[in-house]
Amino acid sequence: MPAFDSVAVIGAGAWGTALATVAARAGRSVTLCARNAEHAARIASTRDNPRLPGVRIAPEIVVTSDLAKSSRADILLIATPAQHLRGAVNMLASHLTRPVPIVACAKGIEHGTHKFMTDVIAEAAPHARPAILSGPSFADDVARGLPTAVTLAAKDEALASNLVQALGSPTFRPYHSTDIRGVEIGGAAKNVLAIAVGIAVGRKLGASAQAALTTRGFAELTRLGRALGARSETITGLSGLGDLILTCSSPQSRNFALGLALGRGEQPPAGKLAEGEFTAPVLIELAASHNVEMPVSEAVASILSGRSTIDAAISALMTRPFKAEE
Ligand SMILES: NC(=O)C1=CN([C@@H]2O[C@H](COP(=O)(O)OP(=O)(O)OC[C@H]3O[C@@H](n4cnc5c(N)ncnc54)[C@H](OP(=O)(O)O)[C@@H]3O)[C@@H](O)[C@H]2O)C=CC1
Ligand SMILES: O=C(CO)COP(=O)(O)O
Repeated sequence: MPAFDSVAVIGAGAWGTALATVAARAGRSVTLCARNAEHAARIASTRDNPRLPGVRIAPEIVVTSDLAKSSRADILLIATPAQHLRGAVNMLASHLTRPVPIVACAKGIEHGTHKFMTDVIAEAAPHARPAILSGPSFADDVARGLPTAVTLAAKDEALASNLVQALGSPTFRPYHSTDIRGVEIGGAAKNVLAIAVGIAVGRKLGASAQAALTTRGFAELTRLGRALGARSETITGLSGLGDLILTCSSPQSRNFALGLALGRGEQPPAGKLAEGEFTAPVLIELAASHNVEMPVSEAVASILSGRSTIDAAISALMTRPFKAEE
């Protein structure tokens, strides 16, 4: 296995900036690559990224918009939104000359194709070695060096383990796995479920409803995971249950905050990426194609598309036929 000395993060948003900080703390030589040259120059000179305010970007992190130069790193982390991941990897692919690990750090499912992030990487950069990093980790917490644990999966266990060694530090603890699909399902689904729980909290339905919705959300995430071959320890692990708990319990989550605003009848926060909004329609299409029932996710998709009001969706969920708990 080659030494992983250098890391490039593609996508200089909140998560890309936090991950650049993580890699620098782990002792790697780090490049943060923004798609826009002006943004890169501004971040490089101010050492501050408006997408992650209040976090000082260490001087040793090189900030650039030079994709060719960034592509020479030993590990590439892709931290764009999920629907932009293919575009970013397409642009990278022409610069790649080695089977470099490309780690998807986005949480979502591609529209149209129903593909998860590592499948998109495998298609767009066939010689790369796809991996996925996911788990309960707010960019702000991670960048500030608060203790965080995530899952990092690759098909090859040795690769997953080496990536963990390269990125882990006393404040950022990745666990390695080979269950790529299990990790991807948890990260994608929890964002949709967090919108549901945010709506319930915004509607003041009470702490009991919050717990019930989170638990039934976990039940449908588990059903989808089983249908797609995820391992149960992944679903109950950091990237599944762990991230669901985080995102369904904190207004710091942009997905939860979107739901909160909808539940209160307020305007959603402007300019904040809530991946669940984009994942909801494709998640329910994917679930339907595998005959998996995901009523909470369906309710979110119906509310977001205007097909249902919040009150009608709540009533529909509560008046489903009684059934055994599974
Ligand atoms: N924020 C968080 O706490 C966490 C986020 N994630 C996941 O990370 C992903 C990104 O989220 P986050 O960083 O928060 O989002 P942000 O909105 O903060 O940033 C997204 C960034 O991606 C950039 N971008 C978009 N398209 C491309 C492209 N084709 N090439 C290069 N860069 C591109 C944008 O550039 P520009 O500025 O030019 O628009 C922007 O800087 C999401 O899937 C999210 O679920 C995962 C864990 C934690
Ligand atoms: O994925 C995250 C935490 O693990 C970030 O959650 P939000 O995108 O909802 O802010």
